[in-house]
Amino acid sequence: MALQLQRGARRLLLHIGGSARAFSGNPRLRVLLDMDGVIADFEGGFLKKYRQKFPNEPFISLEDRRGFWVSTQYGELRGDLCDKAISIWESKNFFLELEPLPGSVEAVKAMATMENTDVFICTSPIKHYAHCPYEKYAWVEKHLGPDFLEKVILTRDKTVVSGDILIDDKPDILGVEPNPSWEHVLFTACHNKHLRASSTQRRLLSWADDWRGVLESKR
Ligand SMILES: O=c1ccn([C@@H]2O[C@H](COP(=O)(O)O)[C@@H](O)[C@H]2O)c(=O)[nH]1
Ligand SMILES: [Mg+2]
Repeated sequence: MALQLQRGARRLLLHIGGSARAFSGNPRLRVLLDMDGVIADFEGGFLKKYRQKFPNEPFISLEDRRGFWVSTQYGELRGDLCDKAISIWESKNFFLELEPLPGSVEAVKAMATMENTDVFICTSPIKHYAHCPYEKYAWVEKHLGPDFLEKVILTRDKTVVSGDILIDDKPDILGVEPNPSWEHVLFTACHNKHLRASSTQRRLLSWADDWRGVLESKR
């Protein structure tokens, strides 16, 4: 009963723009940052390597991307292209060689030095684990520095991770926890930019957008 009341109060605060963290009296803001499509350029890296590996196959330009799952859209284009797309991100060095998205590294480093702010990278590895988990750590070390290795959370279910805010390009973030503690701020990407704005979901358009303002709104 008490738990239900607490959850109800948190939902109400989120709804009216307040923060469950402020409600709980914890002065620190916990920010969860997705990796692919938020700080690392998954879509650009995919298209570049797909075209190199399959120069004679049809491809989908970033302008024409729709839907979170690249493999689904390629499969709709032609059945066998689904597996060809998957073969790209299952390849060695795919994740390691992703370019940072513009402004992401600077923003994450700046965020990590902000007072009363804890920043974590919260990212879902693919189930083909030969390269991806290692390369995600290596990417973080290369671009954000070795201290950031303490801040990496690999999980296929982000709903069980607690935080005040999750900045993520996936429109629907589902898992076993029906009421995650974080507010999901949708990071705009080629695959989600055409989605109709929802009255309850805020967006960050890019790292040139006012991410500081978004964080401040949660304090
Ligand atoms: O078609 C696709 C597109 C992406 N993936 C993988 O999903 C995860 C997404 O992770 P986030 O933490 O939500 O960014 C990433 O590992 C991609 O490689 C996929 O499996 N199929
Ligand atoms: Mg992502």
